[in-house]
Amino acid sequence: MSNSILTTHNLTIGYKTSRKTVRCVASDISVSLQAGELVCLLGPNGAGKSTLLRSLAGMQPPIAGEVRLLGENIYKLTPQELAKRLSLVLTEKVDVGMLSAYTLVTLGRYPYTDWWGNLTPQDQAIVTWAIKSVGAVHLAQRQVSELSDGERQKIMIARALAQSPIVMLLDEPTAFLDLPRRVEIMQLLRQLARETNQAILLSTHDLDLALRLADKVWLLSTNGILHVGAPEDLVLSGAFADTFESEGVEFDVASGEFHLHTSHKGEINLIGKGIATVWTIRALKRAGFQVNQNKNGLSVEVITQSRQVLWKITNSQTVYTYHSLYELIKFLNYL
Ligand SMILES: Nc1ncnc2c1ncn2[C@@H]1O[C@H](COP(=O)(O)OP(=O)(O)OP(=O)(O)O)[C@@H](O)[C@H]1O
Repeated sequence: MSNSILTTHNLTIGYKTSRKTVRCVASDISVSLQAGELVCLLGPNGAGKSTLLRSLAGMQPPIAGEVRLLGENIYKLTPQELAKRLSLVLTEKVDVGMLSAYTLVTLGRYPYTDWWGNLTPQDQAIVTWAIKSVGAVHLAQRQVSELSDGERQKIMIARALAQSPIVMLLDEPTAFLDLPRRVEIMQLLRQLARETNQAILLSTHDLDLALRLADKVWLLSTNGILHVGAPEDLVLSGAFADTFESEGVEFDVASGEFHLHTSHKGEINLIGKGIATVWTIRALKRAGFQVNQNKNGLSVEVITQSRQVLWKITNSQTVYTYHSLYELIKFLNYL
């Protein structure tokens, strides 16, 4: 049985720039979001990630094709019906005045409350659960305006969770956060997808984290083509490298990392093992040297003695010793 929650059929997204002209951002998209999966939407700046998210959220009518939520066309659902099934978290800081974090999360219950916004004990239990689920109990009584970016993002996710949706869309939820907070938010979203069986789709520029954590990647290229697959499938097919190919940067399939193009300064024969050697290879590559073990030419030996590391360079039978990679690279650059 299919676990598809949200599906698109030949969806074309973009903007009507005048009565007769249309700016098409991506076309013929037929994809689905499955229950319990975390999907990362990746793509270069301007590829159309936000446009796609807005189109999936029912905020921007498609140019052609359709978006279906549990089989129903989302553009035919009332705003309240849509809000009971789908929640959207945007990156922009919203000015919520003097609201406490708890009160902001209660707003997630608006599709269910009466005209006065009264919360039933069940609504309150869901709000409490949502705050607990994102690990923000200690923030509940704080003013939202006084929270850090990472703390506020957790509260915005709790508000979206309080909507009890079956699909959650997030536009760059990790923007502005430091690395530990980015990892925390991504892991939290993956865990929520598993525990609540929701489909979660988030756009991000965090390629490394998406490669490590996403169940599936939607990779939108600047020519409007959407590649879909497990992160590793898209690396192996070359879609990842092609999509992010740009002057000066290339995706290294072997390491799963992006590398800067640097001018080639020569070859180094590297001798050594362990962590210090791993970081020596990185430093040498960063400086533009190709590292090999062919025993010819200039050789660098990494020597680890208790907690100290030494680098011994042998050049035409003269030996030089350095105590830091900084000094070693400086020397190599002047050779
Ligand atoms: N209101 C608009 N009218 C016309 N074109 C627009 C409008 N908003 C965005 N665009 C264009 O649509 C394309 C996709 O923009 P979008 O913001 O969806 O890209 P994105 O992948 O989210 O980019 P980024 O990573 O920089 O946030 C861009 O070329 C952009 O200039």
